[in-house]
Amino acid sequence: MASKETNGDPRVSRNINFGRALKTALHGIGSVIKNERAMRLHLFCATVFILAGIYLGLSRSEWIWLIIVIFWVFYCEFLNTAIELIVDLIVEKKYHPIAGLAKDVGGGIVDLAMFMGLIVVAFIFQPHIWHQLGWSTQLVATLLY
Ligand SMILES: Nc1ncnc2c1ncn2[C@@H]1O[C@H](COP(=O)(O)OP(=O)(O)OP(=O)(O)O)[C@@H](O)[C@H]1O
Repeated sequence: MASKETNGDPRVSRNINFGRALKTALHGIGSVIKNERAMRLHLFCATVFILAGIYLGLSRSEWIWLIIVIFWVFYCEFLNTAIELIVDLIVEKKYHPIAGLAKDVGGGIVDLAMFMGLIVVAFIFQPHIWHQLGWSTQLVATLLY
């Protein structure tokens, strides 16, 4: 039954238990993945980095940093999507310079997170890549000479 604070509409209610809260949160996550192309790109990049990490044998602390930056970018994309939805709800798709600015700032949040993510990923993978390159050049030199 809907409470007074929801104006009597049963669709607008508090999450009465953890199970329902989880279900609504999963609905939000599914909606971002389905509707946001940028989120699918983040998921693709995260998969590539995780596979590369498995192949290169990252250390425990490197995995922790990688997981932190991956989820940090996801988190910022979710925040940006929430900002976009709330702005659209308020201005109803009509032009307003402040609505545009709010969306631009939201986009900036994601860009900054991605920039930070790329720096951390570069620090994590750089020694492993040099190591691999060292092995490959040694192998090529052995095969050639
Ligand atoms: N109501 C509006 N009033 C003014 N400018 C707007 C409005 N809606 C969007 N814009 C401008 O258009 C840009 C793109 O908005 P849109 O809602 O399409 O975001 P998006 O392309 O989905 O962004 P993202 O790629 O970050 O998800 C905004 O950054 C903003 O500059």
